[in-house]
Amino acid sequence: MAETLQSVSNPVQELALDCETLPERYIYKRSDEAIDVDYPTIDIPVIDINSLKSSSLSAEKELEKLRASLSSCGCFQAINHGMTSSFLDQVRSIGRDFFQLPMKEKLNCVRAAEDMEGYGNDPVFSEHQVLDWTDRVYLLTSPADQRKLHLWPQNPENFREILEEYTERLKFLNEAVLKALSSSLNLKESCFLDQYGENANMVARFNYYPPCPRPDLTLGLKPHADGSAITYLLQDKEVEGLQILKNDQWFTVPIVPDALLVNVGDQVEIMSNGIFKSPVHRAVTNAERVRLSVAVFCFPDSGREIEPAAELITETRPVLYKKMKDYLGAYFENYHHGKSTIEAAKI
Ligand SMILES: O=C(O)CCC(=O)C(=O)O
Ligand SMILES: [Fe+2]
Repeated sequence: MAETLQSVSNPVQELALDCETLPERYIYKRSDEAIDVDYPTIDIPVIDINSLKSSSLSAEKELEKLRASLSSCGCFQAINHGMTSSFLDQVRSIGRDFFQLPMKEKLNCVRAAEDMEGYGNDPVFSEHQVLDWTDRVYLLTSPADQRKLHLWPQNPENFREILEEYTERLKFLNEAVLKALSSSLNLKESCFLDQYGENANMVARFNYYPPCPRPDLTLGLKPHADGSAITYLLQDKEVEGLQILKNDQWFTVPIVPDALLVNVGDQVEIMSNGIFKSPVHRAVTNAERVRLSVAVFCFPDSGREIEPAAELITETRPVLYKKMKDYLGAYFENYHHGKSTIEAAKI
């Protein structure tokens, strides 16, 4: 990958401290097409994970709600997921505390020019690329033996412990979610999980969006669909900013206290033969407050082939996607050239 024209030691957080005019590189929209940060709120179904696991009538109703929400907007708000409010606060805090450190200390975790992992800002792949108004910490958390621990913050002191615990808890949740996704389509419970394999990968990304002088001209994160199988997004507790595209219209995703936003990624769209949708979303900025979100991307090990479940291919619904190996590799390659991998995967 050709990197980087801009140094990672030029974070948006620093830029924001002394910035009255938005630098040219961050202008996403010209003023004739300003970004509306105040789109209407979308009603995203809230799913009770605990009741999904029971074998009662309430589980059937919840599965039906799950299927309906994933086929219409591609996401749901998970509650009763087994993590307490104070634990989720700790996950947010390790991110916020890290970004508050002096630059010198943050640079201990800085990503290498050719790497995605570590602390940095939007990687630059071309001179004409419009940059996102965000800094991030991006770390592979699973499998454990592939972690690059030298890039994990030593400060705050509990960073590693909390991120490890969060990873373990999300593994459990992800298993329950993948089973529920299969069951909601009347497939064998293990159908998606079998494709997913034992050595699944998880990557955590702490997204830090400093206040921005012109939220109408720039984006925290450009529109994209996730290349994962599933993404778990812990939103900021107080500051909204996530928007989702539905029927060609942008909507604001509301904050549901203590819920995790569960998002279908491209790989589950493929496995479900397009029944579940991987939603296009973006993050907007605001002029007053820092926003922090924590996204955890779960995906099958890159050596595995993923494909639409055979049971979902019928005469009326023919196979819509090719078999894909290393979807994520293709995703990043395409992303940097502004191309969509899911479109390329379509037959
Ligand atoms: O900050 C957000 O709410 C969105 C994050 C996101 O979409 C991502 O990290 O892929
Ligand atoms: Fe995303």
